[in-house]
Amino acid sequence: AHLVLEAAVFNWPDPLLDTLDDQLYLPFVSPVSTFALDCTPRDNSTIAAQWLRLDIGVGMLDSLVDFLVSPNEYVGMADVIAMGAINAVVGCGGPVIPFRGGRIDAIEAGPATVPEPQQDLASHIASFKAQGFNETEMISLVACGHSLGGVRQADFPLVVTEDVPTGVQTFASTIGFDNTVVKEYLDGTTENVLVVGSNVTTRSDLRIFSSDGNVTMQSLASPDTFNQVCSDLIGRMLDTVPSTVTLTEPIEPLDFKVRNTLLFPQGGSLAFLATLRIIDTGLNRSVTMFWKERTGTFCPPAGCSIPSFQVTTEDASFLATLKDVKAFKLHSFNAAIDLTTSISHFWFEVNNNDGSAPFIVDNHGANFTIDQDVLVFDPRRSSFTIGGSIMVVGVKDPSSTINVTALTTIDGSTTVPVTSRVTATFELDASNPPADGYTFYTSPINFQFLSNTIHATVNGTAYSLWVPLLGAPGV
Ligand code: HEM
Repeated sequence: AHLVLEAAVFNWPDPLLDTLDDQLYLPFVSPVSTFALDCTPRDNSTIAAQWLRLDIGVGMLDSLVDFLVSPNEYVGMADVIAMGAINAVVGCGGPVIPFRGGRIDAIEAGPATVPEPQQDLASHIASFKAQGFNETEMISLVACGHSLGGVRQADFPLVVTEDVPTGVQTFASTIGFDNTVVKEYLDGTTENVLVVGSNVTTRSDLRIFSSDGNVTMQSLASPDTFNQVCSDLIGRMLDTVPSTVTLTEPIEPLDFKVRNTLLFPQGGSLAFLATLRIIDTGLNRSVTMFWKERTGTFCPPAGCSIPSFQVTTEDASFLATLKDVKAFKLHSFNAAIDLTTSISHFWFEVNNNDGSAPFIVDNHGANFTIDQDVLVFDPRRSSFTIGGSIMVVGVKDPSSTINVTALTTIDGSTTVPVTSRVTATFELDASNPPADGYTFYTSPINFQFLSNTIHATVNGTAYSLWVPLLGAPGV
């Protein structure tokens, strides 16, 4: 089992943790959880090696394209790159590195701090020290990184001076994340071009590895030590952020997670869709959703309630399986809420059906709060067809002074594979007349859509609604 000292607590709604948890622990939400698995080869190296290094040439461009669809308004490319590095290491059989989120993307280039192989030992010591690593840690971190991949002749013609058939001189004879690079260095069989290359000036690994008389390299000859040290140091490397940035606690698979909530007017009531994701432990659970009114009285004192209408199983990502989570159960709800009294908050009662007492899942006592019902996304009035999708939102009690926009994160529209944001303006929806106290507004969906936050100003009050997914079970 996996010992977790302190994991990030998910207080719904939390778009950052919500997105990161999906991307880490569900297999098909983001390419970062799948592409690098099985140490898949690419460009005569591996996807994993390209993700872990990410700083020059074809490996960097291909990696950024892999990562392009994963950032949104809350999760930056820097977090995606860090998730990529963690998946790269486990994807090649290496240790699990805890993931913390919350990095802030830089909007301009920083100082050129990537160490280069022709630099001398003193420069390398200084640049690692500037990032918080001492000399022993520098040796280990370079050995950990150079477990994967190799040097590309096209990028470093002065390092790879002899022709290699593949164009890449690998650091070790195995492709996986292991300490072969250390063992081959120690026993003199290494072909690491940064150790034995004919260009003596660029033998940076040799200068670094031997800088303490091989003491550190000898300690890494134990596979367990290698994995432990690499997990710790690569984790620290990924978590090196400016002092103004606070990272989350490590994100572990959440026991209970609310997702896919949608509230919208439908035939004289409010449809409320929600799904509770529970880690599958083999129990045949039943789950009831409860809710309370926003105004007035409609529900009994214990709350209105409804059982789930479907329970489905969703596989967990490979990273989740390494944390003993094999699958999730998705308990989905489709409630008809009284239009006049509406909904203020909801919670769940879970029955394990194993003789133990049912228990409540209520956002750690805080309830799952619906903070407003004035601005809603309407998935049934929206339509999604290739080449012509439209979003429809409903606004309650509209006035003449209403303005609805969506801030949409889209994937790269420029030559650089990064995300950008566009603002869409909604217009009164001629094909959906007012109904159930809501007036409808519509806008085409940008075809590079990744996620949306809808904003509305109604009678001078601002509302916003995060719409990561345009569908949900029950739509
Ligand atoms: C003094 C420090 C370092 C120097 C001088 C150095 C130098 C290099 C060079 C010249 C390459 C070839 C890149 C290419 O051909 O595109 C390379 C590849 C690589 N480096 Fe380092 N490196 C250093 C530290 C690190 C660290 C700290 C890590 C990660 C923990 C790392 C991970 C990698 C990986 C995974 C590759 C293979 C990339 C691929 O196959 O696509 N390196 N390194």
